[in-house]
Amino acid sequence: MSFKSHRFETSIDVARRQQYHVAQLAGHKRPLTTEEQPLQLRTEKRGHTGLRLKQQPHDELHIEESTPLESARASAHPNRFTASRIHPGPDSAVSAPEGEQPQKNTASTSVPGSSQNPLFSLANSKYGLPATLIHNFATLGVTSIYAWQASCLLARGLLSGERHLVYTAPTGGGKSMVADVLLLKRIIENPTRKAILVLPYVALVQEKLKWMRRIVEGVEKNVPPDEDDQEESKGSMFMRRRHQKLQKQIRVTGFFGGSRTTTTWADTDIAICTIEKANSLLNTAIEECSIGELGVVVLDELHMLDDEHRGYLLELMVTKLLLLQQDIQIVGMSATLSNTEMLAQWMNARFFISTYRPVPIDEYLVYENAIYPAATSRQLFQTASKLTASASLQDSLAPHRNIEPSEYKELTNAATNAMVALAVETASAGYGALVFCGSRNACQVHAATIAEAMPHVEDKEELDQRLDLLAELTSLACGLDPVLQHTIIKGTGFHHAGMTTEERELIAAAYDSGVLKVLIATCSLAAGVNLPARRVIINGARMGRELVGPAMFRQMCGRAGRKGKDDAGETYLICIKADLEAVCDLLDADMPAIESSLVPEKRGLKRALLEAIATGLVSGCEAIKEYVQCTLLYRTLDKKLVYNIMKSALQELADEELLIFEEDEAYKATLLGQAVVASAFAPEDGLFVHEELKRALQAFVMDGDMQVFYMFTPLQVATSTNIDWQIFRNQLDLLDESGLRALQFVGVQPGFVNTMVQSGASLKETTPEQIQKARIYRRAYTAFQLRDLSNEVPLSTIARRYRIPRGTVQTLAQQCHGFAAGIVKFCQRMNWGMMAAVLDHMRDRLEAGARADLLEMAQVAFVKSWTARLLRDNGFRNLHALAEAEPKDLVPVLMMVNPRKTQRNQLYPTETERYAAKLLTKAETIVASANKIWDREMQVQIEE
Ligand SMILES: Nc1ncnc2c1ncn2[C@@H]1O[C@H](COP(=O)(O)OP(=O)(O)OP(=O)(O)O)[C@@H](O)[C@H]1O
Repeated sequence: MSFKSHRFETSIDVARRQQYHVAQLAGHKRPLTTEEQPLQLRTEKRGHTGLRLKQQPHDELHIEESTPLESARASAHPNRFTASRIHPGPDSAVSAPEGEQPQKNTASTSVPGSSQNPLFSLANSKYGLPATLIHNFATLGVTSIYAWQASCLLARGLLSGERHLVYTAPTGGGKSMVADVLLLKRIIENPTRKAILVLPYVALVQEKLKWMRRIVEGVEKNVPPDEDDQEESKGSMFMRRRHQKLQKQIRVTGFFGGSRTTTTWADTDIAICTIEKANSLLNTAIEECSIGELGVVVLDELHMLDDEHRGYLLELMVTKLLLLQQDIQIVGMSATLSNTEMLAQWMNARFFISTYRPVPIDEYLVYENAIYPAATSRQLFQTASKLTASASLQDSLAPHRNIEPSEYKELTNAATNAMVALAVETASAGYGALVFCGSRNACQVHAATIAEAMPHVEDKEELDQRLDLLAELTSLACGLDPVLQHTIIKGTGFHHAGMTTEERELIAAAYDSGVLKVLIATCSLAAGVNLPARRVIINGARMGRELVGPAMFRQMCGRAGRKGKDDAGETYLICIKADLEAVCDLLDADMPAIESSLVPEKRGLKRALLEAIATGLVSGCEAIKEYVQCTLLYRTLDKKLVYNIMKSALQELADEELLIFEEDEAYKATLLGQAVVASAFAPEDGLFVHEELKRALQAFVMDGDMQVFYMFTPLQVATSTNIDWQIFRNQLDLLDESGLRALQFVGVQPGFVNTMVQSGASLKETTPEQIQKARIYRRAYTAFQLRDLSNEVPLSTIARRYRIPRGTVQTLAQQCHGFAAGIVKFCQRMNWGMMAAVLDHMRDRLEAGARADLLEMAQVAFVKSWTARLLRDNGFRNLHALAEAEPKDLVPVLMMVNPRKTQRNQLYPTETERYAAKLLTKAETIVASANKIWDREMQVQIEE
């Protein structure tokens, strides 16, 4: 890793001397506000965004109308302290590592245009792209392509789809663009073929979905003209044309956990999926023999191959594709690959390595209130370790800049002082800063600290936007976080996995649009969300207690300076004394080589074999061997060893009765094996679920719901649940007889829970029996939360009740649907029809997120769980009441569904009218739909 470039003036300094006029985007210039420009509060008329947030007893927040600036006055109390100043160091004294001269970052921000080289134009006939697509790329800022993108695309066999591709380029280097072109070209030119684009996180899938839909707008697939056209009458010609137009459209669908899409593989051209969904799609396509429709698979973030939990799924996908030897192009990319060539050999792909950075990045190390170019870190460490007690480091190695030590006790810690000073400096210059820290708690604490020193905002519009954000956060089901309540108004937010998806989305969008200037996040943001910053500040480079690895570190740094959003970037790694050596190693570290996840420790090969056999991909011993030869494991380990691993995995699967060995030297999946694969469970999870369901079949506690909640509690969520035994005991005490019976039936012993409370011990998980027992208790404990969710207990109440982050409750809420669907599918495949029917009914209830009496109402058009609840609370208690209702009587209730919108519209009479008319039409549809369902139900009753 080289850190050749270091300037002696930061881009923020440069910015201070310049004036830009660009849109307000994260990383873009925003109006300059400094400490010297105090917020001038003026009295304003009541505005629509004026909401005063008032803390009520029991953590409930009350919203009162007030003027925005009044609210700001209330929230934007004077800062408790000011950020320390940062002074330039004696530049000339900054020495570079031996053999290297300090130099300006020479990576050019200007893209060589197509006038310089016609191959840099996407319109060049070599790319064969339709004009609409080229136009769409241009509207999104891509008018010409980078030299590396052109060379990569033009490598033989890629544009024609004959060769696979594996490539790497730095974060923000324009990788996606290459894959997008290859994917789109294949879909456009082969109108019957489909594409799968795989991304590791739901947020990335959603973002890509938006991007892809914009890129394909108006772009048509090359569907050949229908010859019968001429012979058709005019009327049917119109229909046919319409049909053809529809056929030419490129349909993009997102497939991810928690998505409510009803779209199937058949009605999509480009499926943008999480890893799990992509693997299921592929399995179904293989099983249903529709794999021939697949034309291209793009694997973004290919380094996920060695992810501990999900890497094997990626490997499995590639392995299946390689074995199939169909005409399916595989494109894999990542910013953090070191063994690209080996991966390319495995995939029989072309490979490409680019180091091009479209936006220059300056990297610094911050140590004891001084800032050094990252390139001098080793020298810094050597000097610091030789230092005598009386000598000062800064006398021996002059820093690039100095941060004044702070007189405030909150900032006596040099790392905190540096973080605040750097973040405030960025915001004051009108840019966005991303601060990474090691834990969720640290995010909140640091956000509060930085907010105390943030520059006051003078711009009324900006203040209004922050108040709007506060109001939106307040209107969420989980309520407004007390820390955010104080930090948002100061343009500071935080983002971590303990928050709900809605909170994170609002905060991320506010940062992206410049409403928030500083965002403090855990490392998960670096990988999961595409948020750029002018300045990235890494406070400690730790994830929990562990120092982050080089891949994660690069991901964090990669957020600095993104093309299209920024023209420069800076990273500051703040380091404490104890970490200096490790941090130097981190700065110098190479990316780790990607390894197979099918190694025995990760048990991936077992699943790989079961899936391949159950989906009918392979069965005979030779074919199985051939399949194994397509794995990365086979590429990286001794061949003999791999065959031994294969044999023992097959034996285990046979012992567990997931496979049977048939006389003709072939393996076949048992009914159980097929059920496990169809429900997308890992073999171990499938076996566990099977045991539990088998017992439930013998005696199902039907006079209550607790057993079903237990069954629907996702194993993955339960595994990471920490039990608070006192809470467990309280919940057991509150259960009715049926609930207690259900839990005792699955193996929960109240006596054991009591012992755990009294002893204060934690669960032992060494022997298989202990692991099994822990699994049951964790699952039962999580089942209480699922029950509460299903009974409409607010998310924040559940979080408080079980002392867990609200984000964790939401993860449970999101994952239970997929898991429940898996359980139902499992029962169906096992031919346990009755059990499947009972569970399926309860699944509907989970889906509705409401109690059984609301389910009926939720079938009505426009009536989702929240609306159903509001309708019920306002007198429309059931389907019949809705069917009988006067539409105009529903309008006030519908207004309550979105109070903010209603409130806003009230300011403008014409808007109010239009909105009311819209809601009346909606109400009419609701009543008509309720009538239809009611009639149908009556008909069924009469027939019965
Ligand atoms: N040739 C180009 N000209 C102008 N902008 C480009 C070009 N190629 C890509 N970009 C823009 O640069 C930004 C980053 O590109 P992209 O997302 O493709 O990078 P990446 O390498 O995939 O990043 P990451 O590693 O974060 O996934 C995007 O806004 C994209 O539109």
